[in-house]
Amino acid sequence: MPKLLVSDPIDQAGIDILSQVAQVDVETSLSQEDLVRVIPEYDALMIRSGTRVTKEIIEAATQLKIIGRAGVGVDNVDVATATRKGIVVVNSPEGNTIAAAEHAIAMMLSLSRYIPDANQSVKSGKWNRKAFVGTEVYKKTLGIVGLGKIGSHVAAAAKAMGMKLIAYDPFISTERAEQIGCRLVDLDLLFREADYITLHVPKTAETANMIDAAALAKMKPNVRIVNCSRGGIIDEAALAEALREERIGGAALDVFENEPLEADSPLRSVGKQLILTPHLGASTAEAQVNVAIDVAEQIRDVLLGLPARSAVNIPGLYPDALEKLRPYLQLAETLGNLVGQVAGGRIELLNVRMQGDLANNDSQPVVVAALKGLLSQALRERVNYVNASIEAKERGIRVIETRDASIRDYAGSLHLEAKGSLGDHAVTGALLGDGEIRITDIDEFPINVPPNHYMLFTRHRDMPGIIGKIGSLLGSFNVNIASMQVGRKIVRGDAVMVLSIDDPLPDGLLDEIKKVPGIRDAYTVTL
Ligand SMILES: NC(=O)c1ccc[n+]([C@@H]2O[C@H](COP(=O)([O-])OP(=O)(O)OC[C@H]3O[C@@H](n4cnc5c(N)ncnc54)[C@H](O)[C@@H]3O)[C@@H](O)[C@H]2O)c1
Ligand SMILES: O=C(O)CC[C@@H](O)C(=O)O
Repeated sequence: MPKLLVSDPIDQAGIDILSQVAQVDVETSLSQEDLVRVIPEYDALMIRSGTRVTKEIIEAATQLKIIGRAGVGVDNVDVATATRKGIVVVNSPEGNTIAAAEHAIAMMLSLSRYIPDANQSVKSGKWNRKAFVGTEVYKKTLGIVGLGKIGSHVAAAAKAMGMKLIAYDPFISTERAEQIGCRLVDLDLLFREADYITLHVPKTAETANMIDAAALAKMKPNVRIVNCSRGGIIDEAALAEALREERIGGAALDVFENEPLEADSPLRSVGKQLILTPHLGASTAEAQVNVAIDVAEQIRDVLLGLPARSAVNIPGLYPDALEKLRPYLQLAETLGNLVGQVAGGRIELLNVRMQGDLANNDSQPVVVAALKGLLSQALRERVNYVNASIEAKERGIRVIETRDASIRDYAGSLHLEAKGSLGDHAVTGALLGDGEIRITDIDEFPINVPPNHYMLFTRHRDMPGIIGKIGSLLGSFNVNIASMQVGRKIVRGDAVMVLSIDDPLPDGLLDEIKKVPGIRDAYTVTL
């Protein structure tokens, strides 16, 4: 019988499912060292947010086939290392949506009616009705940042309470927002107009510190902010200061930059109008049963040799088909991610052209992998091989598939063209003999570069000195260049430059690059 380790508290409903196919060991107080020591015995690992599944743990695993995260976020799992080792990582993207949305609403109402402070006051023997005159949410403006699963449910509940809804989500179409009853606005306007702000975004480079001192300064003096999404989206020190100086009306936080919240966090000393809960968004009996069953069923299926329905890193194909397509899926996902970032903004159309030998394969998994890559900036771990097509459709992204077996620059190559709100862009990539990925074309400019974690692309005039200027500028900001390549169609015409860099660009450097004479555009990409 295969062996399964459950290293965080999981609802019994999940354990019951797994006990039918595996020997289940529940050990919820293992240290990192303990996990490295015991993991070679196990075929499957089931966790919540408490266990950090590090590279060291995954590399120590010798027979691990699946890691199941009973919840949405897989930010506590080194997914890249798991993928490299062929270990499936599954999650439960929707099992706790309602729980998290209801927690956000509860936080908003608790702030409005001073419920935690009033409760404390009565329990301390007082009867002070004057101190707790609240405000109604009826007819107030709620600004929703992130209009995905949870944001949409919050919108429905808030609408029913008579709130006016505005939302900021650069990856959602106006039509979709209207269906939900929200007016899409830019972030600046949302900050200025909202009486309540609720955050429902993943933590990404764009959302980290989205609410900082400058953002807080734009808000109404009585604004109330709720964060039940991820820590690090609000600058905690700036928020504590704004609350202490009574520059905003209140805040309610369920998630923190570091969890558990540090003993000396500035938030702990804010007395009034700050409600803190210890990451309870998903902590309802119903959500815990949902995520436990959802993930347990997937672990059971994988242990029985069947595909998983919500794999974050590997699609639900039978092993033979998967083995054949796996390198192309990686190519499609990388190119989808790349073209999504190069195009930026909202994508309206994705054209997927399979070329050479790839044109003779089943196109569906390749298209899905490209969409998964395309949506990964917006949805992070929420997008998987199962929901990518549905998510794309809901976001108004049309997909066109074409095949051209006659294009044979490489054995098999893939061309993706994205038409978006900020312009049209195209990338092509191929697999080398050893399965390594090459980006071979960007916006019709021929290049030949492997994808890198951090990349910088420029569109510029092909003229002497420009490469040197960019090199020196990066050097002066201590950014190390791993490789650099230029592609052009005609001498002294338009050109592209692709740099693989070891570090992300520090603040302000991209603007400096754009100011270099001859540079027409520049953008960074994180793959
Ligand atoms: N507190 C908890 O216990 C708890 C429970 C469940 C989920 N969560 C967290 O809640 C968040 C939302 O979850 P979800 O299931 O609704 O995810 P989702 O993927 O359905 O929605 C996220 C939305 O954010 C949008 N988005 C991405 N980048 C953005 C940006 N820069 N600006 C504005 N919008 C952006 C996306 O387009 C998407 O519509 C996630 O961070 C998730 O991890 C927390
Ligand atoms: O309670 C948990 O397991 C975390 C819930 C939530 O943050 C998630 O990512 O699903």
